[in-house]
Amino acid sequence: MDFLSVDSIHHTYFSPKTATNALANISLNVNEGEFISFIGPSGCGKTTLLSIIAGLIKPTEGKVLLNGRPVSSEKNQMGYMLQQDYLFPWKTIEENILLGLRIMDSLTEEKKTEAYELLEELGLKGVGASYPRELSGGMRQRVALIRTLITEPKILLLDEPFSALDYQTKLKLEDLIFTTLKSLNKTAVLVTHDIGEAIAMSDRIILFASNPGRVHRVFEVPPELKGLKPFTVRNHEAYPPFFQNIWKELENLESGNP
Ligand SMILES: Nc1ncnc2c1ncn2[C@@H]1O[C@H](COP(=O)(O)OP(=O)(O)OP(=O)(O)O)[C@@H](O)[C@H]1O
Repeated sequence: MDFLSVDSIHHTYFSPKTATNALANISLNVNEGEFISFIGPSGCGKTTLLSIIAGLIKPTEGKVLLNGRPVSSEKNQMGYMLQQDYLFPWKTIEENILLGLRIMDSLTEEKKTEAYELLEELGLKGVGASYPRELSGGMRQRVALIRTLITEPKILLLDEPFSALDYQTKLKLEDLIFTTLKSLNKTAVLVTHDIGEAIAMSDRIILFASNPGRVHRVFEVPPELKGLKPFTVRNHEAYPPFFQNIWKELENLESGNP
């Protein structure tokens, strides 16, 4: 049985005057521990599909199954990480990380210890009592990742989590997040506009076309690049030709060529 199964999804946004056909006939399967990325032109439905996978939007047609059962936004199956960290400025880093567990009434001493272990692993030792304003953007995104991981989601949904960061911080964070997710064997879906980032982090890349949003092509990342750290991938000889392949396909799409 597939771990995550997206089955014949169609989605239309209706407003009093218009109907936007955002997604048409999307089907894909994701294995446990796999990392996949969604890329494609602006407006091709990447975020809509991520929200449907999260169980936040009910699709007009089709279904999303996790281990054969419909996904639910309430059962804490999915962890979301977004472009902005959305940390509460009036709460300390520790309080921000543990808030979700507190709300779910599942905060334990073990979880608190785990939070501090994760802070240390991600290079944030000693910031538990600090406030978000005292941390850099890259540090806050690491806190956001810990806040997501601490609730033990089955799948991580990453919606352009690095796009607000400077280039150097983004490269460092890619490495750190990749290593952390792989060590936990987490399944992840990343939405990005950065082809390099998609190649560096994924096992598989789904290229979407727009109007309506649909799967245009699926690229399997070359085996020699898989499992390498993102920074190493970007410097590997197999990287440029693979990048070119995807780039050309994306350009064709945007210029309207088949
Ligand atoms: N809440 C909404 N109501 C109506 N239309 C929407 C809504 N959200 C998205 N859309 C439309 O659905 C289509 C897909 O949007 P979506 O944000 O999913 O695309 P995207 O690929 O994530 O875009 P981008 O790369 O620019 O972030 C677009 O035409 C968009 O205008």
